[in-house]
Amino acid sequence: KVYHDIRDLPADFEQFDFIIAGGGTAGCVLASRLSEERRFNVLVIEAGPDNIGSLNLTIPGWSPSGMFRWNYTSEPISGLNWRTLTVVRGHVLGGSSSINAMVYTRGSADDYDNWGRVTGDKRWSWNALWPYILRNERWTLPAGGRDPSGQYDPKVHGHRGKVSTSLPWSGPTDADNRTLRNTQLQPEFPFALDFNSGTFIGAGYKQSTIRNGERSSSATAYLPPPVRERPNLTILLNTYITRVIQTRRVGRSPILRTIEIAPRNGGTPRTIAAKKELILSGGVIGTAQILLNSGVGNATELKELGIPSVLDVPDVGKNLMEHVAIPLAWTTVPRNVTAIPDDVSLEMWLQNRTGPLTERFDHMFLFTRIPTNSSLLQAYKDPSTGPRAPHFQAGLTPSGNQNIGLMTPYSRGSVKLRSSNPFDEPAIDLNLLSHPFDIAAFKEAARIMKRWQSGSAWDNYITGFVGPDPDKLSDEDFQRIVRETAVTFLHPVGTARMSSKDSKTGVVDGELRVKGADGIRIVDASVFPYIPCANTQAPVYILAERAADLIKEAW
Ligand SMILES: Cc1cc2nc3c(=O)[nH]c(=O)nc-3n(C[C@H](O)[C@H](O)[C@H](O)COP(=O)(O)OP(=O)(O)OC[C@H]3O[C@@H](n4cnc5c(N)ncnc54)[C@H](O)[C@@H]3O)c2cc1C
Repeated sequence: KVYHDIRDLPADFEQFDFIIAGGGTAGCVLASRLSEERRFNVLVIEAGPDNIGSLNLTIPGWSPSGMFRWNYTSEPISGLNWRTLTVVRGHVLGGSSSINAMVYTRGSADDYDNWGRVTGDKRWSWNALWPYILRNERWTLPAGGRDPSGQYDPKVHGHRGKVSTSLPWSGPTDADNRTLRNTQLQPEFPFALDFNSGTFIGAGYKQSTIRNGERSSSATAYLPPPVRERPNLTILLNTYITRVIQTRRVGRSPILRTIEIAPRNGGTPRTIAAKKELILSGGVIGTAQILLNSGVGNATELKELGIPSVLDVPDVGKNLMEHVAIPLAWTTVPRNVTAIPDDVSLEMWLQNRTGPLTERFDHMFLFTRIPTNSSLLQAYKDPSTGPRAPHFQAGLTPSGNQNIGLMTPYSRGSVKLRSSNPFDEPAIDLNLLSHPFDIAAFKEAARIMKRWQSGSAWDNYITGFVGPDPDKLSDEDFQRIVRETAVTFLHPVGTARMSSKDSKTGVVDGELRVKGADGIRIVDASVFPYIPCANTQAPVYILAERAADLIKEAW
């Protein structure tokens, strides 16, 4: 059953085994998987509205905005010359998967093996996670049904899972064909048949969470109408989770299974207790904010705000990691490309789910590593999780301009509260480019892209490098331009990171239980101990699928 307003809830609304706080990417997976078990009664609570009925959330070429987004403003970022950035997150059922750019990359096998190392639990490694990697995915043909053979590896995909993935509707462009030729001519840049194989250094085709020309989100894939009709599943929308309330203690551990909720824009709160577990899935910002509002965090910092400490976990809200990117520009020969007009594009989409609106951005990406003999890797310990993990990701746009992102940043930011009012926007310090490695890495990035664009495959296409060019500019000027132009990939993670059971740092253990508390787990991107070297939604799906099994096994 779906409730759109907390005030419609019946008075006896108390009988849930599991309460999932946040109906986002991870939250919808859990709601769906846990309610597969008839013996569990499941409630999922989401601050935003329903995903059903909005073309904005369905057409891949459109960017959902307005009520579907949290638009936080970051703290001024010293590494970006004190600029602020908008930190966008999904505010709708399906969370960020309902509004994101749909790129589907799982990351490197080394990223997951590192989760296993950090937690001391090898079940988080790439090989052990393989069933969950496949379970979330349903590989499909591109919109329009063209043959994508040779552009992906069917062996590494799930074909019977939930979230649909596909290659773009349109066939290879001139730029795509040149990209392929470049991979044959330049040994430094091999062809990567499939970015989701765990080993994916090189150039290859982008995959997206799109099915038959429509966005496939956690909400559409895991909570379609038949699942919503399950008698043991309740979805509560437009409802804000203010805090978790401690009921009792078992020994020294507080029991944190009760939640306080209120209408989205404020009003009389009420509480609901889970019989078995409360699962926080509010995302990298929301989960940290809910914990801090509940008195779970750094006790000294909370005391300064007048919030009584329930559990002193200094790492809550710390360790925020984000991919940072800069634009690099080239000049190209003028090309005669006739774009399909907007009205025709919409008509194509409405008629038969084909056309440019079935896809977003570039067809191809380049993932690269800093050369091992680079002085940068002599000066700093390599921050990547292993040799299969790229340092950079670049979208290969036909315009010749490339946005290149650092996938292995050293810089760490934080989420803190501004006051004891749970409705106040938290202070998000992205703290990008605060570590000298990160800024120096962009010199390497620009040089790699210069080598890529200088391949003979780009003859009669690329005519010159506009910059910023680290080989022509002074150190100071190069850095200034990087700091003035850097943006993010909107992939923040890590504010409630996993660590081994006996480690004094971190927020959750390998079973995703909040350390030192009883009755509460966290399942979302906040628990990632390190940022994956790829886009972050696929890792969230993998995490949530495994978490669902962990929870089922526990009960
Ligand atoms: C604009 C954008 C583009 C992106 N593009 C890509 C991409 O192309 N590919 C990719 O892989 N990744 C992309 N990402 C990142 C990716 O989508 C996220 O990392 C991932 O979806 C996060 O999942 P999550 O479950 O941790 O959090 P979310 O999906 O954000 O879910 C958190 C949910 O909790 C709810 N919530 C939070 N606080 C409260 C509260 N107090 N009360 C009630 N509910 C609350 C939120 O409304 C939200 O629905 C993008 C993200 C954005 C925002």
